[in-house]
Amino acid sequence: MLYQTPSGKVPLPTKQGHIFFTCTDIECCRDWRTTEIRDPTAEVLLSQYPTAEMALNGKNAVVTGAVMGIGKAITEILLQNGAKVALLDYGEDKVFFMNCDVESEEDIKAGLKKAAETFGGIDILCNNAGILNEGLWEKMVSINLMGIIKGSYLALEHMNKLTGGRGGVIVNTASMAGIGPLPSCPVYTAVKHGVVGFTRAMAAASTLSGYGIRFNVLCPAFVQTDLFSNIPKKLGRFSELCLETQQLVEHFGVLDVSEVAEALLELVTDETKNGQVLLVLPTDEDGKGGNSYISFPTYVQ
Ligand SMILES: NC(=O)C1=CN([C@@H]2O[C@H](COP(=O)(O)OP(=O)(O)OC[C@H]3O[C@@H](n4cnc5c(N)ncnc54)[C@H](O)[C@@H]3O)[C@@H](O)[C@H]2O)C=CC1
Ligand SMILES: CCCCCC(=O)CC\C=C/C=C/C=C/[C@@H](O)[C@@H](O)CCCC(=O)O
Repeated sequence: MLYQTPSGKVPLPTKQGHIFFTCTDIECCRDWRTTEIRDPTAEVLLSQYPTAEMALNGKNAVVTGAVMGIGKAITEILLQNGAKVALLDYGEDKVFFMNCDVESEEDIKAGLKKAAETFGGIDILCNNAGILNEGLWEKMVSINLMGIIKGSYLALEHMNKLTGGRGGVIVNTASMAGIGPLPSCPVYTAVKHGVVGFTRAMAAASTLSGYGIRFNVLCPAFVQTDLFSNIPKKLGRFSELCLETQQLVEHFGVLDVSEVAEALLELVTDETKNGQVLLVLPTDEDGKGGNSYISFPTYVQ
């Protein structure tokens, strides 16, 4: 199957008989299982990329933290590229499809089971749910790191080729703070470094053992979402570093969620990518920044 993304690797679908599931408003996903939508956005995509199958046709995905922010954009791009998506999230008025707190193994297990039963298997998992709150740092460790570990381990039960699964890809959302320190957020930095390390180790374990699952990690810089609001309140004892944080924001700029979703699509669709750490940065007027794969030192030949 051929595909490309908007920045050079985008689906090249045949026009005939092709249905795009789009979700510009999360509410439109409510009936995604029964509703086939052909909308103007999809037609624009079609006219831009007119000649092949959709990259994710026949693929089943699960996204945590899917209701808003980056998770919502990830959900949209997976739907737009032909996948079916189970949205796992929590919180009053924000629950769609499956109520799931990623701190709870039971919730994740039930969400994955329902997704696997409904779709007939799972091919893609996006462990994306996360919070920023240095004042509630234990909760941040529990959601942002332990939630990703729990989600990955429980998904293995459905996806691991060694135990009857058909393989697939798991993409974890870390952060640029998983590559370098964000001084106002030491615990957030620690857990995001943990997500990067965990993902790389799982990629190696999968290769060595033959799970047939690729593991990759997204590391966006600042992104315009609810998490990236009311920052002083979220810094806890480090609130005095608010100005320095603002300077970093001005230095790097702020991404739109769609830019992060496009990067996610690359990690999902490019089957050569395993154990990859993709830094997503805004591109400035001089063309500096943009996406880049991070190299780490290797000590074992
Ligand atoms: N916004 C930013 O600047 C950046 C965010 N990130 C990461 O991206 C991920 C998504 O963040 P945003 O979209 O910005 O945040 P957001 O606050 O807009 O959305 C987070 C979503 O996760 C859900 N969630 C939170 N805790 C949960 C739990 N225990 N169980 C299930 N769902 C839960 C929320 O209900 C919400 O729908 C997080 O892991 C975050 O650390 C990474 C880099 C930059
Ligand atoms: C405070 C808002 C956090 C928003 C959530 C994020 O995940 C955003 C992370 C974005 C950027 C992280 C940048 C980290 C940069 C450092 O590695 C380094 O480049 C800055 C060093 C600071 C210094 O020495 O001046």
